[in-house]
Amino acid sequence: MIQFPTGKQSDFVAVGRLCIDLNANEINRPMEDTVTFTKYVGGSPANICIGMARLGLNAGFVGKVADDQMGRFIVRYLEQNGISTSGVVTDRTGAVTGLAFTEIKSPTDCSILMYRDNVADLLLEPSEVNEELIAGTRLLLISGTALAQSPSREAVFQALEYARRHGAVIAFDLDYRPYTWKSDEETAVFYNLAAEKCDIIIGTREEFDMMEQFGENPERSDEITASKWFGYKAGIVVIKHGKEGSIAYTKDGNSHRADSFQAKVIKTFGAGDSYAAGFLYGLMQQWSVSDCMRYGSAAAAIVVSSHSCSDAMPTAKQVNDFIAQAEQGTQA
Ligand SMILES: Nc1ncnc2c1ncn2[C@@H]1O[C@H](COP(=O)(O)OP(=O)(O)O)[C@@H](O)[C@H]1O
Ligand SMILES: O=C(O)C[C@@H](O)[C@H](O)C(=O)COP(=O)(O)O
Repeated sequence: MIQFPTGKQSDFVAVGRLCIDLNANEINRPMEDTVTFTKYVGGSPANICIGMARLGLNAGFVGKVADDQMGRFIVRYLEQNGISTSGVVTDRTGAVTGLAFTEIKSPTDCSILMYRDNVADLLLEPSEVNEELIAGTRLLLISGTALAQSPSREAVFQALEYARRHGAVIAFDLDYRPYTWKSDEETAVFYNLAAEKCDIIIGTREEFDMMEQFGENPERSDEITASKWFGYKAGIVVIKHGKEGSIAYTKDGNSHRADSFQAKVIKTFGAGDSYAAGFLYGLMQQWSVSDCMRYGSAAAAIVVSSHSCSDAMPTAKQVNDFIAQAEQGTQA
């Protein structure tokens, strides 16, 4: 199992993008016919951080926001959720906040239209990464999209170095979004370089495929994927398969499968972020890997049944109640 350091003042710090989700109000129709949206804080690492805070952990964020109303909305929302924003800096170059418009055509057919030109989150400089915050935390989360461009790419490697120096456990949510990357080869190279430095790696089968495009795993075997990382620093590799569930491999040679829960799905996005929050929370409680996966799967089922990602992140009571109801077959 992963051993988390003790005696730190915070549990969790995420580094990466703080953005806005604009989720279609008129669901079950294409974007062309959608005219109103609800605004939420978004960005995968932001969602995970909010999820961790909701579950009761002491959390903080390292990132950069635009010097505009959206940036201030994001910082205020983090603070309202008890998340430390001492590591969130404000851009002064006129960069903007990344937007994700979500299209909910049906509960199984969802897509995201991202507006990410000149976004503030990718302008985080290595010198702006708050070492004190990372030194004081038990778990650092990085997210792949922040590797897409300089200087954010170097800032992530700086954060990884601070985590190594101060003994924080490092989790990597692959969070691959093609929009900001220039070439497949560049993407794979930087993902692999970062993954070598991480203790916990979480991604979908498709995300791992992207990292393995140089032909090392033509059969797309989850076991081959995981075993590669045990030769570096990883102790746990989780491969997610959407509604089909997930599989986790541990360095001791074991593997664990988790089914997804039945859910009244509104939209599919947000599943991965809530799963990551629930899973990582469980690891920090020293639960068994199977229990952590179950908790992550339950958190995901709650979020896919809700309109938002960040705002729907469940509390521990909500997850526990959901699991209890699922076990009794009385799920709402
Ligand atoms: N339709 C669904 N119903 C219930 N749970 C789901 C559904 N889709 C995903 N999940 C849960 O969320 C987890 C992560 O979902 P996945 O789609 O693989 O990640 P991502 O959102 O990163 O693509 C799954 O392992 C599963 O537990
Ligand atoms: O990550 C983004 O910028 C958009 C997210 O806020 C969005 O809601 C989403 O796509 C969630 O991702 P998932 O959990 O991997 O499905």
